[in-house]
Amino acid sequence: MPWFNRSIHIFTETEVANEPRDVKNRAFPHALIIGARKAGTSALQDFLKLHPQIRAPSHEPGWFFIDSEYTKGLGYYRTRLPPLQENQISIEKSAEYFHFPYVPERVWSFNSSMKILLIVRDPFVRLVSDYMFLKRYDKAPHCIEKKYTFEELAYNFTTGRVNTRWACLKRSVYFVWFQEWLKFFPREQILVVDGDDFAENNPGTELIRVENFLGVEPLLTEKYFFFNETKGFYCVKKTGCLHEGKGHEPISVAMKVERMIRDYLRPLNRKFYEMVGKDFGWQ
Ligand SMILES: Nc1ncnc2c1ncn2[C@@H]1O[C@H](COP(=O)(O)OS(=O)(=O)O)[C@@H](OP(=O)(O)O)[C@H]1O
Repeated sequence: MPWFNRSIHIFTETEVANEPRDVKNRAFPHALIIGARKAGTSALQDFLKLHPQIRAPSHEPGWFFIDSEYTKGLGYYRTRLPPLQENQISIEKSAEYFHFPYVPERVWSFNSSMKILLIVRDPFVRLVSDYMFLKRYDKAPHCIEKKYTFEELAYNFTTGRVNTRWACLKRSVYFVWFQEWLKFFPREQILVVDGDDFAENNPGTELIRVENFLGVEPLLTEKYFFFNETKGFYCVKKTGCLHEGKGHEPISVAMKVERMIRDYLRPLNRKFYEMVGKDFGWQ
């Protein structure tokens, strides 16, 4: 179905406000982590969940992008969310929200004050991670990534050019998706987190900025985390590292192909820097 034919329900403020919390006190999210896929969305959510004022579901509801979930309505969505206590807020993440162009309008029509968190990472590194993920992902047995090498998919042998139609690569062209969000949400309502900094440095530094944005007490300082040499990532002192599915050695990509993709992405990255107001320095 083309994205412009997707149903968008325009919720009235009273419709959302009058949808009472259920017996378990489940309430709608105050903020969404929208993506980008493979940029560290799980690490961001899992670390934020350490905060006593922040709750998040243990699964990804994906309510705003999965049509069959969205059309089940508000009451159903609420059952997919965690119970809240008086002083708590809830967040919800789906790494898919960012790059489905009908999602920003659905979110905006649901709650135009929703706080949006976007985490991005060097788009070439993200692309490799996305490819590797699809290669090992059981639930997509027929995806093209299962069949072909990275180079075969990234490079069009007929034209001698980068294969710009490859969906994985399209997901790395951040400005295209970001401009859809800016059509509905003011820039100040979207916090953009640098996923490379977040993964390489102690997450405590970046989390303070996120806590301030969410309006909760800044508690998640550097002392909550340690660097795990074996995993190659920061983990939580109390609970350990993210599960096995997160944090992999990247594959090595042929230099020529990497160079071609980076050359293709460079001017597109600059458009993203302009929209965000920050140069991420991706080579
Ligand atoms: N602390 C920590 N621990 C483990 N992994 C970390 C961490 N911080 C960032 N990352 C990076 O997160 C990548 C997975 O991103 P996502 O969680 O957004 O993936 S998903 O889109 O939800 O599937 C994951 O990608 P891969 O390395 O390809 O698995 C990691 O590079």
